[in-house]
Amino acid sequence: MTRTGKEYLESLRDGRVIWLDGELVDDVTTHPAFRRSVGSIADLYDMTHDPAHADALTVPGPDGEGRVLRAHQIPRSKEELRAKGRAFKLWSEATFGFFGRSPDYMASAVAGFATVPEVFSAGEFDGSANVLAHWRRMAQDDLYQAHTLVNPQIDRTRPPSEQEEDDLCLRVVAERGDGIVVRGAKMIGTAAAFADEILVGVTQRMAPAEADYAVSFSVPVSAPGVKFVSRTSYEGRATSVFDYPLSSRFDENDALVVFENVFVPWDRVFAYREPEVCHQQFWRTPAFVSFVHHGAIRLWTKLEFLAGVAVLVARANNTYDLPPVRMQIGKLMAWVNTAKAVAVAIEDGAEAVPGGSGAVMPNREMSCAQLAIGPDLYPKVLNEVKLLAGGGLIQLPASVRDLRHPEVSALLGKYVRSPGHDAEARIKLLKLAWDALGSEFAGRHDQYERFYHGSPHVYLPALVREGDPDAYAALARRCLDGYGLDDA
Ligand SMILES: Cc1cc2nc3c(=O)[nH]c(=O)nc-3n(C[C@H](O)[C@H](O)[C@H](O)COP(=O)(O)OP(=O)(O)OC[C@H]3O[C@@H](n4cnc5c(N)ncnc54)[C@H](O)[C@@H]3O)c2cc1C
Repeated sequence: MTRTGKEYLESLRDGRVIWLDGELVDDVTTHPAFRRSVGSIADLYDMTHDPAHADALTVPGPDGEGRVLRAHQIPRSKEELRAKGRAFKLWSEATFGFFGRSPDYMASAVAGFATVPEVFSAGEFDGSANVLAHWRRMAQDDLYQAHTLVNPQIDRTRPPSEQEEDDLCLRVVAERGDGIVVRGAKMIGTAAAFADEILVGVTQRMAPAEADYAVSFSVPVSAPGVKFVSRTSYEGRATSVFDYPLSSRFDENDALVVFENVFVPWDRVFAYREPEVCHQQFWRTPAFVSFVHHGAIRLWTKLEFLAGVAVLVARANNTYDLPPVRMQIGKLMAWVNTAKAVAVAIEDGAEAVPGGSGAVMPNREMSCAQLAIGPDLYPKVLNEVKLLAGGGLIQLPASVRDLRHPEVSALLGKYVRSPGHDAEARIKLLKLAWDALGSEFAGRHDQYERFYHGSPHVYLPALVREGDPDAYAALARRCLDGYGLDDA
């Protein structure tokens, strides 16, 4: 059975080490920097028990027992892949697209690993049985998996072993009879502070000499030696839900992840001292395209939300019926539908997973297109909504306390209103818009959409690799071949 929100919250009180503002956080479920956002995730778990959503969000477990989150399912048909997409959409709508790393994100990727476990037995270490057992355990125990794959930036021109110190990037420092010991850091673990386990890996292609850094495993977030240094909490800074309705409730947290001599038992190791397996773990299994499938549906939902904010703001400003504003809204809707079209194409072009297992996966070429289109669309949408909203986003009172004060609220009532909107309704709407467009939370989302699937110099060449550029060249060549010097 999936967990309830209450069970999920209880599981987080496990001594995890999270540093914030120079202090240790003793309980994320009650700390003012995290409690509401964690509560939003608890609400997602509760949705799996709501009869209105249970069938869409859950499926029978890997061995036919109980019901588990649908994201853990290995789809065997296009219809099952689409059903997974509908489950992603439900949770995305519940969080308005602002939880990139909700529990279904990694659940789907781990199912991707389990679809082609033989990728993990390609080297000297055989992690295939561990991967399958991990997938079953995550599904059956309904565990929330975060991940951290990217080495700290430090010096991007040098491989991990040539950085100023040997263990700046996470590496294996000892091998024992019962497991391995790792030390070093990974750059960002989003939502790790709210998860049960963290999967560590590496996407960067590395030379055989980098073997110590080529490891993939999963440990509990509370494993001894695992430490998180959280970025600023936007929830913590939010003065109230009314003032920052998104920051205060949907701040999924990002943190530097440090491993200080962390012990990893062998049965939690998936790839060990194998640079090629670490790379193929994402590209020769459906793991990476499963990330993208989730990301595409969440982005589509987030753009629907932003377009909805634009419509409400234009109506509140009484500009909605002006022809140029209609054009702006039309442009926004075209971008929403571009995001939708990519999400639909990812599912519609479902491909058989190589190897004859009968499983299907999201379309690879369309997934690569999503990597390029998402970071391009998001800033455009933000810009257009800002252009529609004008200075009203800035004219807002500092906080809800102004609305409660009789003298200030009288001033606001007179000067911050519009036809059909009293000051409270208008301020409420524009504060939501500002939180989505201009707050620190909004800035983080702008950066997230650009980089959460990697850097452009990595994902754009993938389009060339997964696509068929020769087919385009052949079409252009056919045109060239159809005329010559003698054609007047
Ligand atoms: C909000 C947010 C949340 C994230 N959450 C997670 C998470 O949960 N788990 C996780 O594993 N990762 C996460 N990431 C990290 C993300 O995966 C990395 O940021 C991403 O892979 C890009 O790497 P980078 O930031 O080191 O950028 P870099 O690789 O350093 O690239 C930055 C820029 O430097 C230039 N550059 C660098 N190297 C080269 C090169 N070789 N050739 C050409 N140009 C180059 C380019 O201009 C590039 O755009 C998150 C990132 C963000 C922003």
